[in-house]
Amino acid sequence: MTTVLKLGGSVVTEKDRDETVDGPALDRAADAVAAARNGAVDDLVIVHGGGSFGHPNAAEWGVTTDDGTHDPDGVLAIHGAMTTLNKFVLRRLRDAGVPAVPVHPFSAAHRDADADLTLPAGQIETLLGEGFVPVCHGDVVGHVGEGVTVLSGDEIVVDLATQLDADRIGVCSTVPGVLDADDAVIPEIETFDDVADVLGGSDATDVSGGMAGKVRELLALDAPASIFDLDALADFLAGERPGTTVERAD
Ligand SMILES: Nc1ncnc2c1ncn2[C@@H]1O[C@H](COP(=O)(O)OP(=O)(O)OP(=O)(O)O)[C@@H](O)[C@H]1O
Ligand SMILES: C=C(C)CCOP(=O)(O)O
Repeated sequence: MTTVLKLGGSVVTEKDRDETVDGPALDRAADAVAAARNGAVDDLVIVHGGGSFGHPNAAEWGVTTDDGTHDPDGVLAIHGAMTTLNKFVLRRLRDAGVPAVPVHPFSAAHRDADADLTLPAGQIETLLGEGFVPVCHGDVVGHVGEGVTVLSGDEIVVDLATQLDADRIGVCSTVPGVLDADDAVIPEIETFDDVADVLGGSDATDVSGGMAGKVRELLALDAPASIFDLDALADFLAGERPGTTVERAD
């Protein structure tokens, strides 16, 4: 059984303080992953977002998922921030005993002139088969006609989950699910229009669309995906569907 789990940048970092890891939250996430690897979860791919890493750099250089830069210093600033965060995430996972290894999308992925993404998954499949937990992250990628643009962790989740035919897809964020106008968790989302009125961006600098972008991405999946918070991560990894289930109505 293959699980693709996104650890939101807003969970593992302090989103309102530039380049600051949320150590206790990252430790909790790493411990939950380690416990699950000793139990129900075998093949696991982790993708993490940026939070206070990457997004501020991308905003500074005017780079989004659509608008790119040709300036190598901009590329290095954004990619560098994301690989720095990746090292922190890996360290905590390794400290918790998880066989985590890094995978950097910038080195392998690209977008064509229509912005369609090619993200090779052979490396990840091989690493999974060899017992590792690949840890991928939001990044910048070469983009025909744009230079480089941002590749969000949510896009990576959708692309990899499809290619790996993942059985379980989870997005761990700072909210217990997608919230309605009264801040109650919406248990199921089948179309974007159902929730367009309540979906906003992010509370912090976020170049990839916040919750609205997340739901839009997840609705592209054939399989159901769960959006939940850190309190529910262990439940998700144990096989439950906490928070909001996003599953497109066909
Ligand atoms: N209806 C909604 N329900 C829940 N959260 C919402 C809603 N509308 C907007 N949001 C915002 O979306 C945020 C989650 O999206 P965000 O992109 O920040 O998450 P993330 O994936 O954890 O972080 P990152 O993008 O840095 O990886 C919440 O913290 C909240 O501020
Ligand atoms: C800002 C960059 C480079 C990555 C964004 O990934 P996300 O936090 O998953 O949207």
